[in-house]
Amino acid sequence: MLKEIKNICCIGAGYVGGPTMTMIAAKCPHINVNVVDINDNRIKAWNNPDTDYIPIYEPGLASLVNEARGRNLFFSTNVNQAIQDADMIFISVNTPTKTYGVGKGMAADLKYIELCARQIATVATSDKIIVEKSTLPVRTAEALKRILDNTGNGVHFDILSNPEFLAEGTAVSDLLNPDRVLIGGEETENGRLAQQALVDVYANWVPKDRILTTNVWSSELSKLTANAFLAQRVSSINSLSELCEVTEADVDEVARAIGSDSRIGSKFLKASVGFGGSCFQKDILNLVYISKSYGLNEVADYWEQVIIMNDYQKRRFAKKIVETLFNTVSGKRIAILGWAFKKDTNDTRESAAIYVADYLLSEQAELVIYDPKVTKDQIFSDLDYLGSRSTEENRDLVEVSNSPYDAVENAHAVAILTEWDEFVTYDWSKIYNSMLKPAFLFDGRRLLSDELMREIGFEFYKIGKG
Ligand SMILES: NC(=O)c1ccc[n+]([C@@H]2O[C@H](COP(=O)([O-])OP(=O)(O)OC[C@H]3O[C@@H](n4cnc5c(N)ncnc54)[C@H](O)[C@@H]3O)[C@@H](O)[C@H]2O)c1
Ligand SMILES: O=c1ccn([C@@H]2O[C@H](COP(=O)(O)OP(=O)(O)O[C@H]3O[C@H](CO)[C@@H](O)[C@H](O)[C@H]3O)[C@@H](O)[C@H]2O)c(=O)[nH]1
Repeated sequence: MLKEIKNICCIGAGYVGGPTMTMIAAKCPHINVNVVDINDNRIKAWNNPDTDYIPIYEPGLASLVNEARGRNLFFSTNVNQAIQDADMIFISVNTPTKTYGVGKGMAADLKYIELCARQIATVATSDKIIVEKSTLPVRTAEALKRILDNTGNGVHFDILSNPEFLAEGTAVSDLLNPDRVLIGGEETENGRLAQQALVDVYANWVPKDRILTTNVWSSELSKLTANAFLAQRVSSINSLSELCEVTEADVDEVARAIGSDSRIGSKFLKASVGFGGSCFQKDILNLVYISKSYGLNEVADYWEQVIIMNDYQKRRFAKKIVETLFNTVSGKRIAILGWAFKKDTNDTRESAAIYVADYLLSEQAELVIYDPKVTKDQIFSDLDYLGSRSTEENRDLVEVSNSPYDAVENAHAVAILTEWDEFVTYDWSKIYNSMLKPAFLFDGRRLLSDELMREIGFEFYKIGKG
């Protein structure tokens, strides 16, 4: 019998769990939504009465949280209670690349997922629909099912795969108006009923023709494939950016010309200092690892090249700075504008800025960093995490500034690493005047006009233009 969902629990209050559950609560006032996490500080921040301080910066999110929180949206650390009360449980915990053991540096680390499954198996006393929201290797649902079905307490679990396609910085609009919602289910009577129950939740605001249903394995694999295709476009255009620089072509002009072909399309062709974020690299590595584990070495090599190109692009940009500054940046002050992996987010995971900064620090540069939304603690923690030098050395060589104008003062060079809109509006003549001369400006995001910057007096380099 089709079950009407009244209580949802989401395990994991991060960049996906937080915004996704807020949207479900906002659009389904008849459903109670409990978002739970083991991270007490994160939950405290979600419950902060002042929604300016919720843990995730995402345009439009604070007002949605204000609308639903305390009505039918709750954040708590009481995982067991939320599991017990729920008809449907979303698992939205992190699935980072493994940093140890077999598959180190490539396979997805599924320990958090397995812990959730074991906790659900222990605590649940009534039938549940379990929804994989985290991005997972194809066939993970099989492992989840084995853990859940071995409790011996007679509880029935249906497992669905419902990967999330939101991009950070546009999470609210992506959730409000998704291109598609994908729901994979088992091809059994129970599986179809569970799938329909989740379709009915999304149908509260998503048109039915945008809700796709597939089998579980197609759904799991589609998520990895979507990210691999998107990242491949960025690496493809970035590979061409270098060719543009040596041939006097302009990569934006090339992108526009090819993007006008409706078979190619115009999105995701912006050349940059390299893609970052918590998803692309991790998910492609995961795809590479799965392919290798099935013995499909050519398939694995094909996708790995997307990552190799991306690492090269970050290194190439940093090297360009050193070469242009007369082959040494030792003791030179370089201002970095932007630390987040893209604009409109405070997320810095795998941000290109971290790797460019690390390269410059290894060349003994002194860095001053400014980002409108990233905290000083986060910046130091990102640099410390790399382990390239001691925490003391990082603090000696790096300063974090609250003002872009202070950051650039007496700098030999400025490098733009995130495409924040506010960077375009700065008084670039004032910046030029406060820098050492010659004043070098490196635009890793193609934000600024070459003519204008050269007119002001900058020695200007922009990715993808000779
Ligand atoms: N960030 C994105 O834009 C995005 C988009 C689509 C899909 N995804 C996928 O969604 C998943 C979550 O990503 P995220 O960015 O939200 O991660 P995140 O690190 O921001 O959040 C995960 C949260 O899960 C919590 N957690 C871990 N184990 C737990 C447990 N056993 N019980 C309770 N809480 C636990 C952590 O404390 C953390 O707060 C990943 O699989 C990711 O690949 C992310
Ligand atoms: O033309 C482009 C587009 C993107 N990027 C960079 O690529 C990275 C990723 O950007 P984006 O995809 O917009 O952000 P994410 O939040 O990482 O979202 C991706 O990863 C999510 C997690 O799986 C998926 O849900 C989304 O659909 C997918 O777009 C960022 O560093 C961007 O600056 C470029 O350099 N050029």
